[in-house]
Amino acid sequence: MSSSGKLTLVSSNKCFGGEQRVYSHESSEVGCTMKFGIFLPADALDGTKLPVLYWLSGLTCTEQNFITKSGAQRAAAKQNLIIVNPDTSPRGLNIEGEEDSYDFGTGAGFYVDATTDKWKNNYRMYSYVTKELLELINENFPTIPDRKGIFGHSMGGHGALIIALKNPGLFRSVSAFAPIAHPVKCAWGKKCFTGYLGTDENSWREYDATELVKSYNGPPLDILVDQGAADNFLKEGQLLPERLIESCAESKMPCIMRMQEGYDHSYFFIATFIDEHIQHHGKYLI
Ligand SMILES: N[C@@H](CCC(=O)N[C@@H](CS)C(=O)NCC(=O)O)C(=O)O
Repeated sequence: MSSSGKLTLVSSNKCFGGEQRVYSHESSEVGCTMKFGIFLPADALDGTKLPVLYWLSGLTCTEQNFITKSGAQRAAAKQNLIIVNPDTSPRGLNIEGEEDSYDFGTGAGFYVDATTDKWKNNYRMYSYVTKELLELINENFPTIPDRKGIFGHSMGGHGALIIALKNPGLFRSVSAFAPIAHPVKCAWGKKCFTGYLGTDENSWREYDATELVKSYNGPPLDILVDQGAADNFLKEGQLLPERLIESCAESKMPCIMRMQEGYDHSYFFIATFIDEHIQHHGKYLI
Protein backbone atom coordinates (compact mmCIF):
# COMPACT_ATOMS: atom_id res chain seq x y z
CA MET A 1 0.00 0.00 0.00
CA SER A 2 1.28 3.45 -0.59
CA SER A 3 0.78 6.66 1.19
CA SER A 4 -1.37 9.28 0.14
CA GLY A 5 -4.07 11.30 0.89
CA LYS A 6 -4.47 14.83 1.69
CA LEU A 7 -3.22 16.35 4.88
CA THR A 8 -5.60 18.43 6.96
CA LEU A 9 -4.06 21.04 9.23
CA VAL A 10 -5.50 20.64 12.74
CA SER A 11 -3.41 23.25 14.58
CA SER A 12 -0.34 25.43 14.18
CA ASN A 13 1.53 27.36 16.85
CA LYS A 14 4.63 29.49 16.43
CA CYS A 15 7.38 28.04 18.61
CA PHE A 16 11.12 28.93 18.83
CA GLY A 17 10.89 30.73 15.48
CA GLY A 18 9.35 27.70 13.76
CA GLU A 19 5.92 26.11 14.00
CA GLN A 20 4.53 23.19 15.96
CA ARG A 21 1.74 21.75 13.84
CA VAL A 22 -0.70 18.85 14.02
CA TYR A 23 -2.13 17.29 10.88
CA SER A 24 -4.69 14.57 10.26
CA HIS A 25 -5.00 12.31 7.23
CA GLU A 26 -6.84 9.22 6.07
CA SER A 27 -4.46 6.31 6.49
CA SER A 28 -4.59 3.44 4.03
CA GLU A 29 -2.39 1.24 6.27
CA VAL A 30 -4.54 1.40 9.39
CA GLY A 31 -7.88 2.31 7.81
CA CYS A 32 -8.85 5.32 9.87
CA THR A 33 -8.09 9.00 10.35
CA MET A 34 -4.67 9.42 11.94
CA LYS A 35 -3.02 12.47 13.47
CA PHE A 36 0.65 13.35 13.76
CA GLY A 37 2.64 16.25 15.14
CA ILE A 38 5.38 17.99 13.17
CA PHE A 39 7.78 20.65 14.38
CA LEU A 40 9.11 22.73 11.50
CA PRO A 41 12.11 24.97 12.29
CA ALA A 42 12.10 28.45 10.70
CA ASP A 43 14.30 27.28 7.81
CA ALA A 44 11.80 24.56 6.89
CA LEU A 45 9.05 27.17 6.74
CA ASP A 46 11.21 28.94 4.14
CA GLY A 47 11.51 25.72 2.14
CA THR A 48 15.05 24.68 3.14
CA LYS A 49 15.35 20.90 3.12
CA LEU A 50 16.16 19.52 6.59
CA PRO A 51 16.78 16.13 8.25
CA VAL A 52 13.85 14.51 10.09
CA LEU A 53 13.78 12.92 13.51
CA TYR A 54 10.82 10.60 14.20
CA TRP A 55 9.52 10.23 17.77
CA LEU A 56 7.38 7.26 18.86
CA SER A 57 5.38 7.62 22.08
CA GLY A 58 4.42 5.09 24.72
CA LEU A 59 1.27 3.42 26.00
CA THR A 60 -1.81 5.63 26.37
CA CYS A 61 -0.29 8.53 24.39
CA THR A 62 -1.70 10.48 21.48
CA GLU A 63 0.45 12.88 19.45
CA GLN A 64 -0.20 15.48 22.16
CA ASN A 65 1.91 14.07 25.02
CA PHE A 66 5.23 14.59 23.25
CA ILE A 67 4.25 17.97 21.83
CA THR A 68 3.14 19.43 25.12
CA LYS A 69 5.44 17.73 27.64
CA SER A 70 8.83 16.84 26.14
CA GLY A 71 10.12 20.37 25.47
CA ALA A 72 11.80 19.05 22.31
CA GLN A 73 11.12 22.11 20.15
CA ARG A 74 13.91 24.33 21.58
CA ALA A 75 16.66 21.81 20.75
CA ALA A 76 15.07 20.90 17.40
CA ALA A 77 15.06 24.60 16.43
CA LYS A 78 18.69 24.94 17.53
CA GLN A 79 19.85 21.85 15.65
CA ASN A 80 17.64 22.68 12.63
CA LEU A 81 15.84 19.32 12.62
CA ILE A 82 12.22 18.55 11.79
CA ILE A 83 10.55 16.31 14.39
CA VAL A 84 7.55 14.16 13.45
CA ASN A 85 5.52 12.27 16.06
CA PRO A 86 2.63 9.99 15.12
CA ASP A 87 -0.20 8.67 17.27
CA THR A 88 0.31 5.29 18.97
CA SER A 89 -2.52 3.28 17.38
CA PRO A 90 -5.53 3.45 15.11
CA ARG A 91 -8.58 4.88 16.90
CA GLY A 92 -12.34 4.61 16.88
CA LEU A 93 -12.60 1.44 14.83
CA ASN A 94 -15.15 -0.23 17.11
CA ILE A 95 -13.19 -3.47 17.22
CA GLU A 96 -14.51 -5.45 20.17
CA GLY A 97 -12.03 -5.10 23.06
CA GLU A 98 -10.09 -2.13 21.66
CA GLU A 99 -11.00 0.11 24.62
CA ASP A 100 -10.86 -2.51 27.38
CA SER A 101 -7.37 -1.81 28.74
CA TYR A 102 -4.68 0.88 28.62
CA ASP A 103 -2.03 -1.57 27.43
CA PHE A 104 -3.79 -3.19 24.46
CA GLY A 105 -5.83 -1.80 21.58
CA THR A 106 -6.32 1.96 21.46
CA GLY A 107 -3.13 3.76 22.50
CA ALA A 108 -1.15 0.52 22.39
CA GLY A 109 -0.43 -0.42 18.78
CA PHE A 110 3.03 -1.68 19.84
CA TYR A 111 4.49 -0.80 16.39
CA VAL A 112 3.74 -4.25 14.93
CA ASP A 113 1.72 -5.44 11.94
CA ALA A 114 -0.95 -7.66 13.48
CA THR A 115 -1.59 -11.08 11.99
CA THR A 116 -4.53 -12.26 14.09
CA ASP A 117 -7.93 -12.07 12.40
CA LYS A 118 -9.46 -9.43 14.62
CA TRP A 119 -6.59 -6.95 14.41
CA LYS A 120 -4.75 -7.61 11.16
CA ASN A 121 -6.67 -5.19 8.95
CA ASN A 122 -6.01 -2.13 11.08
CA TYR A 123 -3.32 -2.69 13.71
CA ARG A 124 -0.47 -2.11 11.25
CA MET A 125 1.55 0.52 13.08
CA TYR A 126 4.85 -0.97 11.88
CA SER A 127 3.97 -0.41 8.22
CA TYR A 128 2.21 2.84 9.04
CA VAL A 129 5.41 4.31 10.48
CA THR A 130 7.99 2.71 8.19
CA LYS A 131 6.13 3.24 4.90
CA GLU A 132 3.05 5.44 4.86
CA LEU A 133 4.18 8.11 7.31
CA LEU A 134 7.71 8.40 5.87
CA GLU A 135 6.30 8.81 2.35
CA LEU A 136 3.70 11.31 3.49
CA ILE A 137 6.31 13.43 5.25
CA ASN A 138 8.74 13.35 2.33
CA GLU A 139 5.98 14.25 -0.13
CA ASN A 140 4.59 17.16 1.85
CA PHE A 141 7.51 18.79 3.70
CA PRO A 142 11.05 19.97 2.83
CA THR A 143 13.00 16.93 3.99
CA ILE A 144 16.34 15.37 3.16
CA PRO A 145 14.94 11.85 2.71
CA ASP A 146 18.15 9.98 3.47
CA ARG A 147 18.81 11.88 6.71
CA LYS A 148 16.42 10.37 9.22
CA GLY A 149 16.70 9.43 12.87
CA ILE A 150 14.23 7.69 15.19
CA PHE A 151 13.70 7.79 18.93
CA GLY A 152 10.95 7.10 21.42
CA HIS A 153 9.77 6.29 24.92
CA SER A 154 8.78 2.99 26.52
CA MET A 155 6.56 1.23 23.93
CA GLY A 156 7.86 3.91 21.53
CA GLY A 157 11.47 3.21 22.57
CA HIS A 158 10.80 -0.41 21.63
CA GLY A 159 9.30 0.83 18.35
CA ALA A 160 12.31 3.02 17.56
CA LEU A 161 14.80 0.25 18.29
CA ILE A 162 13.04 -2.49 16.34
CA ILE A 163 12.37 -0.24 13.35
CA ALA A 164 16.03 0.83 13.17
CA LEU A 165 17.24 -2.77 13.62
CA LYS A 166 14.82 -4.29 11.09
CA ASN A 167 15.58 -1.71 8.38
CA PRO A 168 19.37 -1.31 8.17
CA GLY A 169 20.28 2.05 6.66
CA LEU A 170 16.75 3.50 6.78
CA PHE A 171 17.63 5.54 9.87
CA ARG A 172 21.08 6.97 10.55
CA SER A 173 20.56 7.29 14.30
CA VAL A 174 18.46 5.74 17.06
CA SER A 175 17.90 6.41 20.75
CA ALA A 176 15.37 5.52 23.42
CA PHE A 177 14.04 6.54 26.82
CA ALA A 178 13.10 3.61 29.08
CA PRO A 179 12.40 1.26 26.14
CA ILE A 180 10.51 -2.00 26.47
CA ALA A 181 13.76 -3.66 25.52
CA HIS A 182 12.86 -7.35 25.61
CA PRO A 183 9.09 -7.54 25.08
CA VAL A 184 8.94 -11.32 24.58
CA LYS A 185 9.80 -11.63 28.30
CA CYS A 186 7.63 -8.93 29.89
CA ALA A 187 3.91 -8.74 30.67
CA TRP A 188 3.19 -5.78 28.35
CA GLY A 189 4.91 -7.49 25.42
CA LYS A 190 3.36 -10.91 26.04
CA LYS A 191 -0.13 -9.39 26.17
CA CYS A 192 0.25 -7.34 22.98
CA PHE A 193 2.12 -10.00 21.02
CA THR A 194 -0.42 -12.69 21.93
CA GLY A 195 -3.26 -10.41 20.92
CA TYR A 196 -1.77 -9.03 17.71
CA LEU A 197 0.49 -11.89 16.56
CA GLY A 198 -0.95 -15.03 18.15
CA THR A 199 0.73 -17.63 20.31
CA ASP A 200 3.74 -18.58 18.15
CA GLU A 201 6.62 -16.96 20.02
CA ASN A 202 8.88 -17.16 16.95
CA SER A 203 6.80 -14.40 15.39
CA TRP A 204 7.22 -12.28 18.53
CA ARG A 205 11.03 -12.33 18.28
CA GLU A 206 10.87 -10.42 15.01
CA TYR A 207 9.67 -7.44 17.01
CA ASP A 208 12.05 -7.72 19.98
CA ALA A 209 15.10 -5.42 20.10
CA THR A 210 17.14 -7.76 22.30
CA GLU A 211 16.64 -10.56 19.75
CA LEU A 212 17.06 -8.36 16.65
CA VAL A 213 20.43 -7.01 17.81
CA LYS A 214 21.83 -10.55 17.45
CA SER A 215 21.13 -10.73 13.72
CA TYR A 216 21.61 -7.05 12.77
CA ASN A 217 23.80 -6.67 9.73
CA GLY A 218 23.98 -3.08 8.56
CA PRO A 219 25.68 0.26 9.05
CA PRO A 220 26.84 0.87 12.66
CA LEU A 221 24.06 2.07 14.97
CA ASP A 222 25.36 4.04 17.92
CA ILE A 223 22.40 3.35 20.23
CA LEU A 224 21.78 5.74 23.15
CA VAL A 225 19.41 4.65 25.94
CA ASP A 226 18.46 6.62 29.05
CA GLN A 227 16.71 4.78 31.86
CA GLY A 228 15.38 6.26 35.10
CA ALA A 229 16.62 4.24 38.08
CA ALA A 230 13.41 5.05 40.01
CA ASP A 231 11.11 3.92 37.17
CA ASN A 232 8.34 1.69 38.59
CA PHE A 233 8.05 -0.21 35.32
CA LEU A 234 11.77 -1.02 35.51
CA LYS A 235 11.21 -2.46 38.99
CA GLU A 236 8.22 -4.48 37.74
CA GLY A 237 10.35 -6.10 35.01
CA GLN A 238 8.50 -4.53 32.08
CA LEU A 239 11.56 -2.87 30.50
CA LEU A 240 14.53 -5.28 30.93
CA PRO A 241 17.24 -2.91 29.58
CA GLU A 242 19.92 -5.16 31.06
CA ARG A 243 18.97 -7.85 28.56
CA LEU A 244 19.44 -5.43 25.66
CA ILE A 245 22.84 -4.39 27.00
CA GLU A 246 23.94 -8.03 27.29
CA SER A 247 22.76 -8.71 23.77
CA CYS A 248 24.56 -5.63 22.40
CA ALA A 249 27.78 -6.61 24.21
CA GLU A 250 27.63 -10.15 22.77
CA SER A 251 26.94 -8.80 19.27
CA LYS A 252 29.48 -5.95 19.50
CA MET A 253 26.72 -3.41 18.84
CA PRO A 254 27.69 0.01 20.24
CA CYS A 255 25.13 0.94 22.89
CA ILE A 256 25.38 3.45 25.71
CA MET A 257 22.86 2.95 28.50
CA ARG A 258 22.78 5.62 31.17
CA MET A 259 21.02 4.83 34.46
CA GLN A 260 19.67 8.15 35.67
CA GLU A 261 19.44 8.18 39.46
CA GLY A 262 16.06 9.18 40.92
CA TYR A 263 14.21 9.63 37.60
CA ASP A 264 10.90 7.87 36.98
CA HIS A 265 9.05 6.86 33.79
CA SER A 266 7.36 10.19 33.16
CA TYR A 267 7.77 13.02 30.68
CA PHE A 268 9.65 14.94 33.45
CA PHE A 269 12.44 12.41 32.87
CA ILE A 270 12.15 12.78 29.10
CA ALA A 271 12.19 16.59 29.25
CA THR A 272 15.36 16.45 31.35
CA PHE A 273 17.37 14.55 28.75
CA ILE A 274 15.62 15.37 25.46
CA ASP A 275 18.22 17.96 24.44
CA GLU A 276 21.01 15.42 24.82
CA HIS A 277 19.11 12.92 22.66
CA ILE A 278 18.49 15.50 19.95
CA GLN A 279 22.19 16.42 20.02
CA HIS A 280 23.06 12.71 19.72
CA HIS A 281 20.92 12.46 16.58
CA GLY A 282 22.36 15.72 15.29
CA LYS A 283 25.81 14.09 15.18
CA TYR A 284 24.55 11.72 12.48
CA LEU A 285 21.93 13.82 10.71
CA ILE A 286 23.41 17.25 10.20
N1 LIG B 1 0.04 4.64 34.59
C1 LIG B 1 -0.03 4.89 33.19
C2 LIG B 1 0.70 3.79 32.46
C3 LIG B 1 1.02 4.19 31.10
C4 LIG B 1 2.22 5.12 31.02
O1 LIG B 1 2.96 5.39 31.97
N2 LIG B 1 2.41 5.57 29.83
C5 LIG B 1 3.58 6.34 29.53
C6 LIG B 1 4.28 5.63 28.38
S1 LIG B 1 4.53 3.91 28.76
C7 LIG B 1 3.21 7.73 29.11
O2 LIG B 1 3.96 8.36 28.37
N3 LIG B 1 2.06 8.24 29.58
C8 LIG B 1 1.57 9.53 29.16
C9 LIG B 1 2.14 10.71 29.86
O3 LIG B 1 2.88 10.55 30.87
O4 LIG B 1 1.89 11.84 29.40
C10 LIG B 1 -1.48 4.94 32.78
O5 LIG B 1 -2.22 4.00 33.07
O6 LIG B 1 -1.86 5.94 32.13
